[in-house]
Amino acid sequence: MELKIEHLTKKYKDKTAADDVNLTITPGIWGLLGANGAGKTTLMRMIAGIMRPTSGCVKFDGVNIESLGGAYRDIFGYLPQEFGFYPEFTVQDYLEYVAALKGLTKKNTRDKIEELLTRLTLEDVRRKKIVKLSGGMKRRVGIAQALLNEPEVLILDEPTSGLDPGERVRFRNLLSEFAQNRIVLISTHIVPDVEYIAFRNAIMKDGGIVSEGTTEELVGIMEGKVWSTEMPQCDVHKAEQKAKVVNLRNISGSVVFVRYLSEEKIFPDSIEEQPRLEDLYLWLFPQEEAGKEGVR
Ligand SMILES: Nc1ncnc2c1ncn2[C@@H]1O[C@H](COP(=O)(O)OP(=O)(O)OP(=O)(O)O)[C@@H](O)[C@H]1O
Repeated sequence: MELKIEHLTKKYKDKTAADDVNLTITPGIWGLLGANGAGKTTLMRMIAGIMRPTSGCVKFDGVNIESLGGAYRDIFGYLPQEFGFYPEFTVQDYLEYVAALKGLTKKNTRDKIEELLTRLTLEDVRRKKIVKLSGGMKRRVGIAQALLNEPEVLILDEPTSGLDPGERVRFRNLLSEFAQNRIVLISTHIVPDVEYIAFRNAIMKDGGIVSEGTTEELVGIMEGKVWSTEMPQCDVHKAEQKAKVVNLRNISGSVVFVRYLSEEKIFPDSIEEQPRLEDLYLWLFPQEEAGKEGVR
């Protein structure tokens, strides 16, 4: 099974949101990383077949998805970033409604809804109206509807926004089990959400894929570029002007632990650190805010 994205381009009036994207997506969990506005949603909507590209195409096992029509929708699950619920529906009614649209049998519907309500810890709110749910619960209902037909291709646009840390972990575990022999593409700018579960990642910037590879391969790009040192708090501002500081932590009194990215060691006594996927992300998107704990 494979999804092949060939020369995919989307132009909105004066903005090219996806610019000649080429990518071959094979079974497993893929992370699609990129800052806000990089073009992830545009790319995912074209892969989902709900937005026509300006040029280029998406092929599922060699066939253009435009000619697959309904057959593609049958094997597809999609959680859009902006999810249009029916707020007056209860969770149960809504899932039954989506199951009917997806053509599930009554027996399958019952079993699948029970399983997903349990897996996504939604049993207690099954009779609640969606309008009354918290943001995280709504997100979980969105994830449940995308999984109802056990899709072979699952596209999730920012699935973890609004989830608390416990929900994030449960969600990651659920997806890891689900992804056996399926294509799962997750877009996010929250790197740790894909770092532990994605077997490959594509990083998008300004409408194009700037890096692609296994998590280990991508992390390898940062080998020799991640450093840490300790310095007086009053020197931090100067340090930030010299290097991309990705983590600051108060150690004691006025001493601060500083983790930074640089082609070479900048501050004396720096030691080389083990890189993480987030380091590459922050290297490619230096304007993004990094973790600064307990300082300022
Ligand atoms: N309908 C539209 N008309 C004009 N420009 C658009 C439209 N939709 C998106 N864009 C622009 O295209 C670019 C890519 O947007 P897109 O939503 O695909 O990015 P993204 O990576 O998903 O960002 P985010 O994480 O903020 O959703 C942005 O500059 C955005 O402003």
